[in-house]
Amino acid sequence: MSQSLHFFTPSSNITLPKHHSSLFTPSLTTSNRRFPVTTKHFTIKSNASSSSSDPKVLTTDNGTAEILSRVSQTPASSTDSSSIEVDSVTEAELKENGFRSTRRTKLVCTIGPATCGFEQLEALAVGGMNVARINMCHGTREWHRRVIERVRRLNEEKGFAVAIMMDTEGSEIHMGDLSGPPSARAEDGEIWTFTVRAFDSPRPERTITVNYDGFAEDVKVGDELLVDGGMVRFEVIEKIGPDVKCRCTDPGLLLPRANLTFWRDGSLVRERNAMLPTISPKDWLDIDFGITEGVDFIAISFVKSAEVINHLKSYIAARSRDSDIAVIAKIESIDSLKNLEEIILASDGAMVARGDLGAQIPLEQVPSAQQKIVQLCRQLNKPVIVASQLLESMIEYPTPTRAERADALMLSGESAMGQFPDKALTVLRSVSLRIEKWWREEKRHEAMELPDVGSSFAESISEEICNSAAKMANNLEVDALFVYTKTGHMASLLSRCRPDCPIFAFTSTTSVRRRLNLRWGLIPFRLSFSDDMESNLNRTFSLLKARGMIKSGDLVIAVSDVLQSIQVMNVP
Ligand SMILES: Nc1ncnc2c1ncn2[C@@H]1O[C@H](COP(=O)(O)OP(=O)(O)OP(=O)(O)O)[C@@H](O)[C@H]1O
Ligand SMILES: CC(=O)C(=O)O
Ligand SMILES: [K+]
Ligand SMILES: [Mg+2]
Repeated sequence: MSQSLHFFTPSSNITLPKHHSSLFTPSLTTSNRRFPVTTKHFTIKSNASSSSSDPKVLTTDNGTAEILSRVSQTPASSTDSSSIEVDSVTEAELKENGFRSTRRTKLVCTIGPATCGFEQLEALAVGGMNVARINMCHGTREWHRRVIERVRRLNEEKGFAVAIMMDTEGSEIHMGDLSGPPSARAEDGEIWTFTVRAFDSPRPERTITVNYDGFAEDVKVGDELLVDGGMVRFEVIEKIGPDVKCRCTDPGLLLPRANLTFWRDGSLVRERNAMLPTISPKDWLDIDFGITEGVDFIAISFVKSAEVINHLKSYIAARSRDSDIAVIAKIESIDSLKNLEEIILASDGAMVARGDLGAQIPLEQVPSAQQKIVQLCRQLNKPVIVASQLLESMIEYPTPTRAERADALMLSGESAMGQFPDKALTVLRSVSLRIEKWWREEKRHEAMELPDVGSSFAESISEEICNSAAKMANNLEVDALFVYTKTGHMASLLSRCRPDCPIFAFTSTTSVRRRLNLRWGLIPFRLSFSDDMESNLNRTFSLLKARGMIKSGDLVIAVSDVLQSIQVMNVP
């Protein structure tokens, strides 16, 4: 069985199968449509079949049979199975457990001292890491360069497609390094000194440096000082020049470069702080480094408005060869919540950075803020990552995050410096699988409104095709959705629908493939393909069958952005 619908952009002929036109009534009556559509029997023209030199014209019902017979005749041995690239872990997972059990939620791991070695990175990749995050708050550029180089080597040598995300330091107030020890413990009642002095020689005991020159000026005696959003608390008891003496009121671990916020009468103090630029001079140098190294994502800390995102995007466009670095806005401040929609619209994705967000808004408001951000991102078709305190929240909830089907979950300290990075990843992966299965079994297809995001009629067609294809995939219980996509856009539109089956996304560009790694439910493949969908499908079937990733009889829906179309077929 194979049935096919094709949509052509306004400049092309529109040919639709009669018996399926009703499915697409919404797209054909959209208000921005300015030309007539004639509905007639559809036509597939094929001239790219390597086994046949004469172009064949096939028509609806019997045409279907003909495509299938031809596909089944294509010998698997005639194609080179190495000409399709897919993540080796996903491939093994698909072969062993089938389509349904592949994980849809993507996993981001922060790389630190616990995971920066080649074998450690490989263990994370085997454990399901899709994106490696390096945090420019910590470590030297040389250290980060070596991590990037190892991840790239891992991809080349071992067949992974781990993407790299660089996270800027931002210019919020934070502690300096601890001059030696990896961490320090502050006990109840102890007096610690926070200072903006620079020390050449060993600094006095219980002394913490602060990166913000205005610090001593801005705080007042009686203020509460929160380290990392409340992991440790102090009360300001005395100011002596550049030194601020504080008494520990809530003990805990002080980590290098921990974030500092100060509170007065129950509110966050942020007058001066708000004047600090989102992207500091050091951040710009780090961004230059990221562009040179060709990272896949740059995550911007403490974004306050869309303006900074637009500025960065044009900066990248002017400097990066293919300007294919995606900019992720980290939502972790009150200002970012205020300007949420414009920030997300300007960005290529967002991160709910719950560590700092929880330090800026009351902790009990974090879950609702998170839900709002995740929903908005889905509506605007931007990938969204939920970060920080994932495993901690499992103490109370069976799901680590209640992340409302975010695209990706992120490990921070657990993978950067924890003792059990692989275990943390395993827990996150199995919880993701369990919650995804539960969603499917409960048939919890969200009734979420997915508004039109496209600005042109062609884009609206793509959206309607993807919405319909995802719905069809659920109703027909197909095994997989296939999408042939040049820029990744069409794949993202399918991912946004969160269909029950996995989405095989075929793209010819390596960097697009790596970027798609952040999107929910997508299995990105690198494959060069032509404008001829029939030959694309023939080739894909042969290649995937040769690799044991699909088998005859599997039911597939294929969509493509080269020839806006939906096709339903069994693998021959
Ligand atoms: N490259 C690194 N070198 C050393 N330690 C690191 C590195 N990256 C992360 N860490 C450690 O892991 C902890 C958690 O990492 P994470 O990236 O979540 O940073 P963070 O300091 O909490 O800040 P942010 O708000 O930017 O995420 C850090 O506090 C730090 O102690
Ligand atoms: C990830 C991050 O920056 C945060 O949670 O604050
Ligand atoms: K950061
Ligand atoms: Mg943060």
